[in-house]
Amino acid sequence: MAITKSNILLVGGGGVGTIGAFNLERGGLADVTVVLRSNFDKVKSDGFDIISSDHGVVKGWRPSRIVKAIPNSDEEKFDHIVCTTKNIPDAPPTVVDILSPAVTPGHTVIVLVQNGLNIQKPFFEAFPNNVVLSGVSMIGSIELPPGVITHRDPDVLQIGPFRNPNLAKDAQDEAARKSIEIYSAAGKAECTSAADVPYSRWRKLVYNACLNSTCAITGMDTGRLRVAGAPINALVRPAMEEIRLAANACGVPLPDDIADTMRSIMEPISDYFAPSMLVDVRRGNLMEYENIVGEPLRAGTKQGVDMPTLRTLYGLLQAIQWKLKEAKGMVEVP
Ligand SMILES: NC(=O)C1=CN([C@@H]2O[C@H](COP(=O)(O)OP(=O)(O)OC[C@H]3O[C@@H](n4cnc5c(N)ncnc54)[C@H](OP(=O)(O)O)[C@@H]3O)[C@@H](O)[C@H]2O)C=CC1
Ligand SMILES: CC(C)(CO)C(=O)C(=O)O
Repeated sequence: MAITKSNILLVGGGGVGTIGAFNLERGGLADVTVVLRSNFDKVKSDGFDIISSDHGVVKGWRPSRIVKAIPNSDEEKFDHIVCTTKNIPDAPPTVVDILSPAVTPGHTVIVLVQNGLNIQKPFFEAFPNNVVLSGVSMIGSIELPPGVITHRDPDVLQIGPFRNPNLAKDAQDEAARKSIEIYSAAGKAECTSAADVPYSRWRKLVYNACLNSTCAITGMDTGRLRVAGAPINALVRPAMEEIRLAANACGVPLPDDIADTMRSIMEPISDYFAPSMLVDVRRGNLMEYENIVGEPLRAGTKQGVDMPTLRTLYGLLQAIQWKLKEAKGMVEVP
């Protein structure tokens, strides 16, 4: 029987997106179009070089179709759009602005494989009748230099619906099930269902809000923070506890020992590891600090949780982001 493939648009061919595109194509259940930006010319001429803990060494891989600009839904109908760009709402165009032209209202399933909290909200406003799925990834994958992807940690991806009250629960669950099936087809990734998306997102923030920010601010990788000791005790641990309390106050109970659990999950696979926000600062790129730190801070504070460590980290990140914007000519000094 002929297989009906899903037509997928994947936007953002960096660390996470390139492994995602490779895995999707290998699974054989999807036709994938990849939208590239700064690495378009390099990949068009030489393909991607991939060194992957799941897929091995692959030289000169070219996705079957790459494009430079977001296609228009009038010309092509996409079943899924998988977004693996960084999500930086404080520097337009926003993710919803970027993806909108390719979304067919009421049809396209939007899959946000990005860190952070509340990233679905602008999509619910713009596309109230489209299913929006959450992808929480534990992959450790980086593009350096352009077109060269080093993927170290197993591709563990949890997919589940951001619950949209406008849509039938079954339709949202079915979209998630289908996405998991397509992503699992290559037999390489560990792609599972995240029935409780707020839980999976807050749980991951215990790591990202605290370690990504402390690494980005200090310029130190996770191993160096551990060897130094003080930054873990004075910043990371208290910040993790504040995230736990904020999650609890927002109706997402995390176990008392969640900080130890997350550190023990991450440490063996991420010894001297630069989390994505540190990678961005080192490259002079903007950081995703609003969704990773600002949103949980605002949500916890609104519920009356005292979050002094997170507030200080957030203030420092605001300053660093401003400096990064100045270097890009996005803000001016009077
Ligand atoms: N890296 C990791 O191991 C993990 C990352 N994550 C999350 O996954 C998401 C992706 O991260 P990561 O892969 O590291 O990010 P990268 O910076 O490696 O890749 C993002 C890619 O998106 C491209 N992009 C940005 N805007 C556009 C646009 N308008 N059109 C086309 N392409 C665009 C960038 O192009 P350009 O080079 O031009 O900027 C870049 O190639 C983030 O939310 C991150 O927090 C989650 C778990 C692990
Ligand atoms: C730590 C990691 C790689 C999760 O796997 C991540 O989410 C990040 O670097 O932002």
